[in-house]
Formats: sequence, C-alpha cells, structure tokens
Amino acid sequence: MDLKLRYLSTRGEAAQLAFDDVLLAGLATDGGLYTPLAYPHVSPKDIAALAGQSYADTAAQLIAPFLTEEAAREALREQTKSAYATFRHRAIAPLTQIADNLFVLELFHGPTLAFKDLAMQLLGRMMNDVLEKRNLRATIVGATSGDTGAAAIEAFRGLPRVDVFILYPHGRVSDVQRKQMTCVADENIHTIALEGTFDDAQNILKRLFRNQPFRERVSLAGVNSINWARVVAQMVYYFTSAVSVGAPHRRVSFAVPTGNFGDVLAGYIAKHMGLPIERLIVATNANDILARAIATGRYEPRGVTPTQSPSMDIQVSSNFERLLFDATGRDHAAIRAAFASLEQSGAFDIPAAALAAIRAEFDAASVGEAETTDEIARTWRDAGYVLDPHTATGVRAARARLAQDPATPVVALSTAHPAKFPEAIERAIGKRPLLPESIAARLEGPERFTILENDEARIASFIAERARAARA
Ligand SMILES: Cc1ncc(COP(=O)(O)O)c(C=O)c1O
Ligand SMILES: N[C@@H](CCOP(=O)(O)O)C(=O)O
Repeated sequence: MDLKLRYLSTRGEAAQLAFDDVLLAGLATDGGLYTPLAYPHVSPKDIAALAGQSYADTAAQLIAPFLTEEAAREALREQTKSAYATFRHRAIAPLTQIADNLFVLELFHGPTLAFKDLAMQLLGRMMNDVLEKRNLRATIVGATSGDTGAAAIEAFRGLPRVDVFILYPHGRVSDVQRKQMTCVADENIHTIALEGTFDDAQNILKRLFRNQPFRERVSLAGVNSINWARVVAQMVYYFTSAVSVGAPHRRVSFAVPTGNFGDVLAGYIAKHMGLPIERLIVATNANDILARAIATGRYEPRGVTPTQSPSMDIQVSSNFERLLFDATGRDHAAIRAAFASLEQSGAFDIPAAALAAIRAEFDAASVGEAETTDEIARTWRDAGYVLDPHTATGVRAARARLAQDPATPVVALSTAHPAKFPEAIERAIGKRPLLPESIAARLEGPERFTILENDEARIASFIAERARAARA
C-alpha cells in the first residue's frame, strides 16, 4: 500500500488517519475536525491546463492528491464521472455574467437543486465503495438546515450498507426542502423533525460522535461538512470558475453565502493549493456570527433569527474551527481552549495574530432581509436573472466589493435554485419560479417523518433502535 497524505484533528488528541478512514470517521474522537497535514500544491501551468477539461476530469485531478491510498486514486476517475453524470447541465457548474466583472456560479444543477449535490454525489460513491471493500455497514446521521439533508438522502437512498438519519429543524425549512426529505419511500432513510434549531441538531450530532459506546454500537458516520471529503469536493468549482474568468493569469475574488462555513472554507483550501484568489467574501444573512467575529474578534453565538434564506440560519459555524486552526499556526492547545470557552461561557476571543491572518484573506458582510429582497428585485430588473435568497446575500456582498475594487472579477456562488424558495422570489419580483418537472413529480408522494424533542438521549435511542431493526 502506497501511503501518502494523512489527516490530523484540529484538537490534536485523536489518532492521525488516512483519507478512507477520515471518510468514515466524521468527527474526530476528541471533538475536532480532520484536516490534512498539508495542502497539495497546483502550479500555475497545471491550473492553465484545466481550461477545456470536463468537470469530472478536473475533479479527479484536483482531489487525487488528497487521497492516501493508490487504489482510491485509481477509483476516483470512475467515481467523479458517475457522480457528475447525475447533473442536468453539461457544464455541471456553469457561470453567468450579471454585471461588469460580476459572475454567478450556478451550483444548483444537481439532483436536489443545491450546491450540496456537487460534493454529496461524489461522497456517496466514495463511501459506498469503501464500505463494500471493507464489508462494513454504517449509520449516517446528518444535521440539516434544509439542503444537506436532501442531498444526502438522494446520494444514499436504497444503498444496502447504510441507514441514514437526518435531523432538520421542525417548521424552519421551506416546503420544497421538507418534501425533498420526507417524500422518500426508501426504507434506509429516516427523517427526524427536531423541535429546535439547526444549531440544536448539529449540537446533538456532535455529542453523538463524542459518545464512544453509541458511536461504536451503530458504526456512526457523518456526511455534514465535518467530513473532509465534503470540503475537498467543494474546492473543485473554485478552480473551474476561476479558470473561466482568466486564472491563473488573472486574480479572482469569490462571494460565498455562508452558514456552516464549509463552502467558503473550500475556497480557502483552493487558494492555499495555489489558485490566485484575491479576497474570499463571507456573506451572512441576519444570523451574522461570522461577520461579527471577523469584525470584532469575538466569536459569540446569539439566538437564531428565522430568515428567507433558512439554510443559512446558523449561529455555530462548524468549519470555522478548521480556519482558526490554520490561523493560529495549527496550535491545538489554542483550539481546545477556544472551544472549551465556547462550551463553558458561550464565546471566545480570537487571538490577535489569528484574527489578523483571517482578515488578510477574508471580508465579511451581513445582508439583512430587506436588502436580500431588494437584491433579488434589482438583479431581475437589471439582468433578467432570478437569484435565490441565499445567493442574493452573496451577490449583494459581491457588489460592495466591486464598488471598492472594480478591476478584479467577483464570482458569486449561487448555492440553490430559486424554485426551492418560491415565496421569497414572489415577494421580490411578483412571480413564482417553477421547479424542473422531474423534481416536482417526486414531491407528490406521502410524507414520512418523525417529530422528536430536542433531547440527545431520545434521539440516540431512536437511531439505535431503528438501526438495529434494519440490521436484524
Ligand atoms: C442554499 C445554501 N446556501 C448557503 C449555505 C451555507 O453554506 P455553508 O454552510 O457551507 O457555509 C447553505 C448551507 O450549507 C445552503 O444550503
Ligand atoms: N446549510 C446546511 C447546513 C449544514 O451544512 P453542512 O455543509 O455542514 O452539511 C444545510 O443545508 O443543511
């Protein structure tokens, strides 16, 4: 076996693992997030050579250096080919220009109409192949504010080696998002409407990972962006879109609608692999913890406010831990101290040098409800283009960046199809966008879900019972 890149936990108290083990592990046993020992480098010549390649080939080429075992690298080209064959657009992630130097990167042409498909379709294939190779089963538990859950269900439904339990905040996702998760007949899919917020769901998920007996009993695995494979697969579209607007010969900025910080972290990884990114712009909605943290240096969650961009109604942004790890010079003790403080006193202060390092690469903006509606209306009026409300926060932040630096192109990530949020669109432009027919037809069956209270023990026993029954 040819062992290459390995992974360490941000908290430094868990074993270092190979990629395939990270794929199945989810959260590290010390509560930290796995991250590679180093980021592979891509030269300007190799970046230039990506022009004209298919998305699947580009993904295989860029992801391969992150894999540890030669056999996994060999399987990758087939996995990317099959994953991206499920998309409705030949380009997979096409770019549309909506103003001078302002581009929208459409990441919603996959089977569930959100950017999550770009990573989840591949992750599903990679995970299934490892489970088959090792003759194992897994219980996947995921927390969702609307889109990860649908993408995970689509990627794993019907697979005999996995049971999937998705926790979503009851009453806090759009009707389309809910039906994508609940109108599913496959018996290996279990959808739980949690009486709480996304943060409550993610908190329970992380506690389940830290419950070693439970973790072992059900063979717990995770497909949220705590799983490194999610982040690395999301890195690919930063390269494809930057090349389309002139990289490596031209620098590019990205505006990213942000909640759990996985997507913008993928941009940061692309930059550290060698992609010439000028600025990474974090766009939040009214749930502005990231904008506040970057402006003030204090990371302090507040209560979640429901907005028209519900997938970003998040206050505890999981992947910020990976950024902080790098920004502190990979100081495990600093990370442990920060997250102990968050648990005990509900906040932490970002060390000054780390804050300076973050500010050197990231801008952040919080975009309120009225501005979001105004941006959807403006882009429709000026460019005849319909933005979903999450994307609108990114486009608004991108316009602010262009006002300061009109010469550097900005790519705004379009993270969801507007038809997932028809009420918000109708409010802004007076008409409802239509779902693609093949998707609308799948939302008509009976809904299957269980409402559970926000209680870790109750959720754990529900999952353990159902997982046991599935294995009997
Ligand atoms: C449509 C949409 N936009 C933006 C985000 C935020 O992405 P991230 O959590 O990776 O920051 C999400 C949720 O992840 C989402 O579903
Ligand atoms: N917005 C997400 C929240 C979970 O994010 P993830 O990237 O960590 O899976 C969602 O739609 O569920």
